[in-house]
Amino acid sequence: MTYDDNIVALATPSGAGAIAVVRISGPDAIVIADKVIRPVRRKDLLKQKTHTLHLGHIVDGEKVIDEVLVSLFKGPNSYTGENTVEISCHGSTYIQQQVIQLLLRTGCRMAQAGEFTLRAFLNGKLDLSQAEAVADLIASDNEASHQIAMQQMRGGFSNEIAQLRIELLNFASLIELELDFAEEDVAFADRAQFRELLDRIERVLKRLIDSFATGNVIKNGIPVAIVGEPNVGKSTLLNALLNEERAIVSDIAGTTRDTIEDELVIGGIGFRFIDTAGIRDTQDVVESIGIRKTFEKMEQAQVVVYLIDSLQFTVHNSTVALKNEIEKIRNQFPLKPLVIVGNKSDKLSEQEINHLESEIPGILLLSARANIGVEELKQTLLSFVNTGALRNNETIVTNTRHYDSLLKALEEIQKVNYGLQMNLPSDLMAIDIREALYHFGEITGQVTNDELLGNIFANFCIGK
Ligand SMILES: Nc1nc2c(c(=O)[nH]1)N(C=O)[C@@H](CNc1ccc(C(=O)N[C@@H](CCC(=O)O)C(=O)O)cc1)CN2
Ligand SMILES: Nc1nc2c(ncn2[C@@H]2O[C@H](COP(=O)(O)OP(=O)(O)OP(=O)(O)O)[C@@H](O)[C@H]2O)c(=O)[nH]1
Repeated sequence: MTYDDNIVALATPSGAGAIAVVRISGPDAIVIADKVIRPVRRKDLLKQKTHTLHLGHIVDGEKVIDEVLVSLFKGPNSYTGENTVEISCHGSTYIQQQVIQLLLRTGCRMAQAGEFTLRAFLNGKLDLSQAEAVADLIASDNEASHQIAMQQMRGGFSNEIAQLRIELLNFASLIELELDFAEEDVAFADRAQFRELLDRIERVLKRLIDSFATGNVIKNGIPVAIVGEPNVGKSTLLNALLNEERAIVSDIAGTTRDTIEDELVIGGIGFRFIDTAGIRDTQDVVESIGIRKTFEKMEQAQVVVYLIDSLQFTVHNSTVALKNEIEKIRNQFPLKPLVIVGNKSDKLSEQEINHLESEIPGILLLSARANIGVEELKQTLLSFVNTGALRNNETIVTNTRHYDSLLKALEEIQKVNYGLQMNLPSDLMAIDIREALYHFGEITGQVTNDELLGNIFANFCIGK
């Protein structure tokens, strides 16, 4: 598929900067650049080789807009697969506008979000999952998400899927060939070999599907709710975790009215902390809204940190109410990891520490204000995440679309496998194999439609 129009967009972020890069792609990219660029040395841009860099002036009629560097890429040897020119100008917003306006008047139109990468995909420069990885790569802000996006962009995931697809396709052809000889009852496809392949595909699909739990965590971070009565030190703990004065700390009970979210990276994994209003019963309308929100946040969270003020549970105080409260949360969210944290341990005697640790087994005592034991809490949080796949450099699925296709492919493969064991007629199996192939193709983009592409690329930035 080739386009006949030429697109232009700013490739660097909007706003002033040292240098701004304006990118043109399309059949006439170099011709258009030639009309507005006066090279300093080699006069004819059209005659220059691909992947060369030229100093010149960009001119609007007689007016010189800027001194620029121009990079030439000749299709199909470019990112998009088309002729591409990049103009690096001085990063003033005025110059950026003038250059883009000029190019729009000289035969370009404004690129849509993700259109350069869409063209790269349609020109076969990368497959769909690689194109999606480009967006993930740009969005990556920690080691884990970067590693996964990079691996996927370089084709790790696609290769795995493409390989299985080819092997399955070979069998599909053999099975379909049998259909042509239905009368004669011949079998071209070796059933034992086919069985082996289906089992192997099933194992790979299951591994990829399982990896999504990790992938999702890496991509979106783990939401952690910090809950507790007013004044136990939620805001102070959040600040200690984030090492910054983000939430408001005060002596007045119930000052954390709204939820504040902030992210922290521990061991390459993002944790999103949700500081919530307390869960104390109250008549105060504003606070009761806060309490409802707290339960909602616990619902959304993957891990709940239940924070108490240890000073309220020293030797002479009863822990019955506290144990009930913990029980209540455990019953409400039976599957959610719950960490009981006793704050203000800096004011506890050894005896009080022992008392609390025996009363509330597993309690983690720390002092948010004195920053004692906060690191231990971080490690506890990390222990809830399975990062094995990441360490072993295995393919990790992070994309919901891929996950859905993998689930559907697995379902079809299991049908085929069942059919094979039940000795079902080849024509029935052939249908299920085609379905499985279809879902493999969805991932890499052999199977696609305009709506799907629209959805994917609309989430890219303009200029990518
Ligand atoms: N200035 C600039 N930096 C950039 C990009 C870009 O387009 N421009 N990229 C993207 O946005 C990324 C780099 N990706 C690229 C991928 C392929 C080609 C390219 O020219 N490919 C040709 C030639 C390969 C070769 O020299 O052998 C090809 O595939 O045929 C360029 C950039 C990140 N940095
Ligand atoms: N001794 C001691 N005091 C602490 C510690 N952590 C917090 N505090 C104090 O406890 C009080 C309440 O702290 P906050 O962080 O505002 O408590 P909160 O739970 O967010 O309170 P609300 O906003 O009212 O829900 C403040 O005076 C803190 O200085 C600690 O580790 N040791």
